[in-house]
Amino acid sequence: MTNELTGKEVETVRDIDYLKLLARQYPTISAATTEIINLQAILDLPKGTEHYISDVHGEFESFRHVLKNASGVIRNKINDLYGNTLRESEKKALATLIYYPAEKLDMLDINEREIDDWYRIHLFRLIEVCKRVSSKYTRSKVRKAFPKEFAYILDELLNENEDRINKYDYYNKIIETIIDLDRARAFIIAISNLIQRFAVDRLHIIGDIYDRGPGADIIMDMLKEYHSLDIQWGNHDMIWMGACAGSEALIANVVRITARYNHLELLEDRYGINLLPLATFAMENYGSGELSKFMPKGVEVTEKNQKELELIAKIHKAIFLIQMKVEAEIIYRHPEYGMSDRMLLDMIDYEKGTVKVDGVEYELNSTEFPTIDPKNPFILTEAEKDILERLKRSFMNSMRLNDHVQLLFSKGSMYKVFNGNLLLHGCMPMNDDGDFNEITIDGERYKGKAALDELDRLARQGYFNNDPVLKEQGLDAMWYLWCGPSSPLFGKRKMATFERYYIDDKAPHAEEKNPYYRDRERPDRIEMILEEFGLDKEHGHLVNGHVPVKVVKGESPIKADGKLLVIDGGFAKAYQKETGIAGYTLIYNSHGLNLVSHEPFESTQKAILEEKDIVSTVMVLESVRSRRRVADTDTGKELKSQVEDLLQLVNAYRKGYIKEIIQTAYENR
Ligand SMILES: O=P(O)(O)OC[C@H]1O[C@](O)(COP(=O)(O)O)[C@@H](O)[C@@H]1O
Ligand SMILES: [Mn+2]
Repeated sequence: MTNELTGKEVETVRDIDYLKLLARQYPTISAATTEIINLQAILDLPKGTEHYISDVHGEFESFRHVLKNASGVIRNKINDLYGNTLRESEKKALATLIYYPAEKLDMLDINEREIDDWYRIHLFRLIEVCKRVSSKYTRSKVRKAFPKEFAYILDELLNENEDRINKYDYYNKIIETIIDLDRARAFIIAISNLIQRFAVDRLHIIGDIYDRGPGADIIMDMLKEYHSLDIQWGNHDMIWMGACAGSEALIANVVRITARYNHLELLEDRYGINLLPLATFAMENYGSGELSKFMPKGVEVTEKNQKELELIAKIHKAIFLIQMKVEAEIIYRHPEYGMSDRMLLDMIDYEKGTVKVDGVEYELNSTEFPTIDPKNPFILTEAEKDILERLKRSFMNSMRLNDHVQLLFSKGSMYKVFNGNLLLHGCMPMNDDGDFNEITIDGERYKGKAALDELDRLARQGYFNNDPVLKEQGLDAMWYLWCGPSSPLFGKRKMATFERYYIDDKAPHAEEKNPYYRDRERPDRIEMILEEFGLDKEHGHLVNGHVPVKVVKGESPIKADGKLLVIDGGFAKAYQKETGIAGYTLIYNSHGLNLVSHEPFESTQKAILEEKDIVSTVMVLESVRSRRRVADTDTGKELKSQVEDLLQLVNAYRKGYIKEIIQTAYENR
């Protein structure tokens, strides 16, 4: 008891050692009270804007555009500011200047005499927009975001003192000087970037950055530079994380999908993965057979590219059969995964040319299996073993890939609870009667939140642990997350990859979805999930990606009375036919929650030239009468508890439990 504050008036009993530590940071009553006042001021500010994006699938140009226009946030600010005082075309041009300042300035077609005028008008406008978007933040936070070279003048321009005499002249003078010194271009670029940065306070990526599109690595580079973000892993991110950690099965999947979408240059040139041994092997073994099912998607075969596309198809086929073998090893090691029906190489009648899937016999569309011994179909040939070994080395040693995967681990997780909402890529696996699925992981049974937490831990173990047994446990769990029937990132009974390549009959191609997808229209089910994560079922939301919302077929992204929002509208070009749009995003600001739908993005060049915004409609899901404040957020909760601590500290000073620490001039020397 001697260590505790026990005075009658002290409401909460706190550990005095903790207060003494705090006293080092706030050594006097005055320092502590100043901080309390600062924190109270922050609590009163409007809540920062959250931006939710999902299933970007390597489409780096559309992603970059959506990041830049903040799903319409910047355009709205321009509208708020200039309502009827600017023409539509001027507002559009100003928005595009903010998104693509360098490119837009390069295209300026103005004569020498008028350019200074143009700069003046636009510098004024940009400063106004910047003031508007930064008004939600404390001065200190705003200052920290300034680029060094313009920090001083930005501070002057954005926080210009209302009482200054000749304020107008002072302000003008700064702008004139920027123009005279030939710094207008650099300043416009800097302030435009600043506006973009202030438009969004927090970015949430709900998974599937990787696969299908051309530039997941470029997206990762952008994310590395982003000021505040979290990532919920998608099944397509997990395969790259597992491949980098050394999972042979996931390496095979990554190479297969990258070949399928004709982006092998991503592996070879950008991640430095050597595909030569695999290409040589593929040419030797799959020289003459049927390749049509393995030709890359989305490219037309011409006389010029035919040879190259055929080589990619051979690589695609060779790695797929390697995948079937190494996946069988995992399934065999883990009977608890319940996936033995996926060991299909064993179910093939190699003479008859048929395969048994779920008890039904189907005809194969090709019987060419040059690398498979029908008696031992799962045994890798020596050449295949060698290829895997070399690929593994390449994947594990790729610096650029490790860099990106480390970001996925540090900013990412299986799910995220943020400001009262639950963010999760795929689903909460359930059984038919609506309870959470129980899964067995390494002998232990888990369900609900505990299952997700354990899978999260295991994925990290797969990458960070070098003990062979623990590493294998982790890597196998990562593979399960990719395609296991109770994986929250996958959520389907099976992944019918073999069936889609080798069986023409469409019946076995169907991938039956987890009961979650049937029940997710029911508010009570979503409420049960929110409660499982300690969230308020009345006000919380669940946000999913993963399954494209088929808007053309009348599907809505808003489910369970608005408690569930599905924002995979399909950035992936390959899926836009089905969805009819190019993706949904969410904006959660101090006024409420908005769902934004996007038109297909054609190209950056078009966005700049035609000043296209691609935000098509904004649906207001919820709007609040009184603005949400920082006090209502998770950060607010933390700040309030800091205020509590500081009040205790002030009390302890005032009651004489702790001495103020005042350094003498001598000590300060
Ligand atoms: O479109 P592709 O390349 O044929 O891939 C289809 C496969 O992708 C999946 O849909 C998984 O990817 P998603 O997470 O993007 O849905 C599998 O269920 C399916 O087998
Ligand atoms: Mn997915």
